[in-house]
Amino acid sequence: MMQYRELTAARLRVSRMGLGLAALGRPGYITLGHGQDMAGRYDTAAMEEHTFSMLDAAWQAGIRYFDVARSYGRAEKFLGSWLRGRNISEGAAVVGSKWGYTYTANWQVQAREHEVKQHSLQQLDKQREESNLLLGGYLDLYQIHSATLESGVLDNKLVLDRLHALKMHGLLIGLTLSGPRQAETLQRALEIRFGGERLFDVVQATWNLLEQSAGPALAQAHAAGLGILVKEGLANGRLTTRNQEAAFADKRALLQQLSDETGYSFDALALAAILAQPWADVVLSGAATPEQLRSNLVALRVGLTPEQLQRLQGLAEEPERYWTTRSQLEWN
Ligand SMILES: NC(=O)C1=CN([C@@H]2O[C@H](COP(=O)(O)OP(=O)(O)OC[C@H]3O[C@@H](n4cnc5c(N)ncnc54)[C@H](O)[C@@H]3O)[C@@H](O)[C@H]2O)C=CC1
Ligand SMILES: Cc1ncc2c(c1O)C(=O)OC2
Repeated sequence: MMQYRELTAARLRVSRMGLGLAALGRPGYITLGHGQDMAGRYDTAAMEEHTFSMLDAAWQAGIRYFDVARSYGRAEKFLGSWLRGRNISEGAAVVGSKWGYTYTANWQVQAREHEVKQHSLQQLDKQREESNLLLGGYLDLYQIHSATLESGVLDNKLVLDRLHALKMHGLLIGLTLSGPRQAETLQRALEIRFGGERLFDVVQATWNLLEQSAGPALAQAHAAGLGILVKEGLANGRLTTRNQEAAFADKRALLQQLSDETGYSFDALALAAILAQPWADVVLSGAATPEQLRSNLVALRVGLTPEQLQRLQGLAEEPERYWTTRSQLEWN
């Protein structure tokens, strides 16, 4: 059974599991075994049909949060067509998208550049218009895609003023985080205020059994009322049986032991450990096939003992190492 939560500042009811379309909207992605999951079906009609079947399965399971981005190929287009095609009312589904990256892979699995980052006012205005054309009134939340301290986006007064204006027009405003300094970036973002009120309603961050370092900052943001969306819960597939890296052998053995003990799959255990964090409002499934989605959904029924949770949380690695490995994942 799906569970639901209210995001405090956003005053929105969401399902605790959401569906992310990063692996569905374009031929190439970095998740383990993505090429195998796509099974060579890259023409746009086949990709759309596949995405629709994933969205139907998600809806059937009670999923009501959908995550896309301007840079996820045709993900916004597919999602908008599906929502309209199924006659879903604007209030019945919660949709979050992101601006800041442009998709540049030209519908190829391999590309010299897959996406180009630009956090300027011009990019915001351009992509906001594009997202609006594709998603219209379905769009609830617009996030800065991978805000970092170095990029200067959190100090860009023109961008922040525009985001505030969009917020005044009823759009929820968020940021997504990536890399070893997620916590610092979030703390900086929490300080941004207009007339005493925080700009950001929602943060989307990476937290999984291998990379837990943002946990305390996410707990703090949650206490301040922000909605917390967790991405990369399976470390892009590295927390599944697909991970054959030699360096993962010990961690794999521990997951196998817990799996034997409980009868649950690696992915259900890893996602259940996220759902067990009181600050985690929504966990995004990055499933690329209906089987993966079904398996991910089992996490909602997993009850972990405190001792099992502690053993799972022992899988954490150094953030620098985690993000170096992440940056070396191959587009496939
Ligand atoms: N804001 C940002 O910068 C980012 C946002 N995201 C969002 O988060 C969503 C989820 O992130 P992901 O990294 O895709 O999620 P994830 O870490 O859950 O990995 C999903 C992948 O794990 C593997 N997998 C899942 N279940 C499996 C099973 N039962 N057996 C074998 N393999 C299995 C598949 O390769 C699948 O594509 C994305 O779709 C996107 O919406 C993801 C990355 C960055
Ligand atoms: C830089 C980068 N690489 C991969 C991915 C994203 C990203 O921003 C994203 O949002 O979903 C997958």
